[in-house]
Amino acid sequence: MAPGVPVDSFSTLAKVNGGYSRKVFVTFLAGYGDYIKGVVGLAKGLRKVKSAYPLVVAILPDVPREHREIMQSQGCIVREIEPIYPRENQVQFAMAHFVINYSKLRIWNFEEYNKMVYLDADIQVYDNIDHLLDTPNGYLYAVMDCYCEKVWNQSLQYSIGYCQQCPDKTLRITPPTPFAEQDFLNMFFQNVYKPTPVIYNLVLAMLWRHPENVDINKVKVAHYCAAGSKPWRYTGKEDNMQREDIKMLVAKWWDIYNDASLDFNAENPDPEADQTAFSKTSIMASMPDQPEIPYIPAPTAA
Ligand SMILES: O=c1ccn([C@@H]2O[C@H](COP(=O)(O)OP(=O)(O)O)[C@@H](O)[C@H]2O)c(=O)[nH]1
Ligand SMILES: OC[C@H]1O[C@H](O[C@@H]2[C@@H](O)[C@H](O)[C@@H](O)[C@H](O)[C@@H]2O)[C@H](O)[C@@H](O)[C@H]1O
Ligand SMILES: [Mn+2]
Repeated sequence: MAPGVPVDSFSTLAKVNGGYSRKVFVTFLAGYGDYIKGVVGLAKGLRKVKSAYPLVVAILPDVPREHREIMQSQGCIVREIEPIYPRENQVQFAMAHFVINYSKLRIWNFEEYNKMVYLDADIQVYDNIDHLLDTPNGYLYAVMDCYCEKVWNQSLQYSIGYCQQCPDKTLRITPPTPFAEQDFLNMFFQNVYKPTPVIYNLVLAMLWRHPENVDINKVKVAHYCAAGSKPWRYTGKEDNMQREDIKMLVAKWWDIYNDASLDFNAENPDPEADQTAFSKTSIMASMPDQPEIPYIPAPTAA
């Protein structure tokens, strides 16, 4: 997504499994709370599915040193970014913490990478998604959202029952919603946006809001953003926590987080991962046609 990379910038490129990667996964971390667990879980999840590409963590200055060290010891590339603050009093966000999400836009400054897949820290990967880094250039790919949960109730879309998952209901205009940088991205990239299937970012409320659109066995990326689904906040007592699907997915997340065999080991990198990295860079570079990523035609309102 970043513009062309000068050839002499190779010294700053991510070193991965003995090669250099200009393709990376990126996540975001702010503060000193439990989201560090999310980043560690994600780093381990990417290792479990044998991803060939590194995980870069864009961090705000308030992330403490111990957390930076934990991420580095898990093989992450830690990059501090400058916060972006929206202008005061512009909009009331659906959740107060959304305000920090504007800082994610700094990842467009990571010009040493020529393609990035952004994943929230509350995301887990259950299948290899490296092919998302082989999509044709010039587009912004993202999964369409679901607007049905209570957190959307201040938006005009919610008031008329519009959701991106219901293609039969259409909008003539898309007013800004209280979803911070997501609104900005929707507007800024509207002409180059290509929606990808929900298996690449299953917001968990989809399980009860649009079950007909979800085949849980095909899901590659689960996004623990529904109320009651954050694994590190799970008490079993709040909304949705007694749902069997949420219990199962939270348990699956902890299995990965607690699996010591998935810890990064700099002295002993996984030989299989090594091979994948090399074959990927050499084979992909010489392929005339990019493998096709299934994507769905853009809706009238993205
Ligand atoms: O205290 C916080 C809150 C949020 N985040 C980051 O901001 C993202 C968006 O927040 P969250 O995932 O909680 O929002 P949701 O997807 O649940 O709306 C998280 O995934 C993290 O990457 C963070 O690092 N620390
Ligand atoms: O700042 C805006 C935020 O927007 C998104 O939030 C989710 C979440 O709020 C759910 O509760 C909703 O139901 C869902 O639709 C919505 O997409 C991103 O996951 C988050 O990282 C951040 O960008
Ligand atoms: Mn999230």
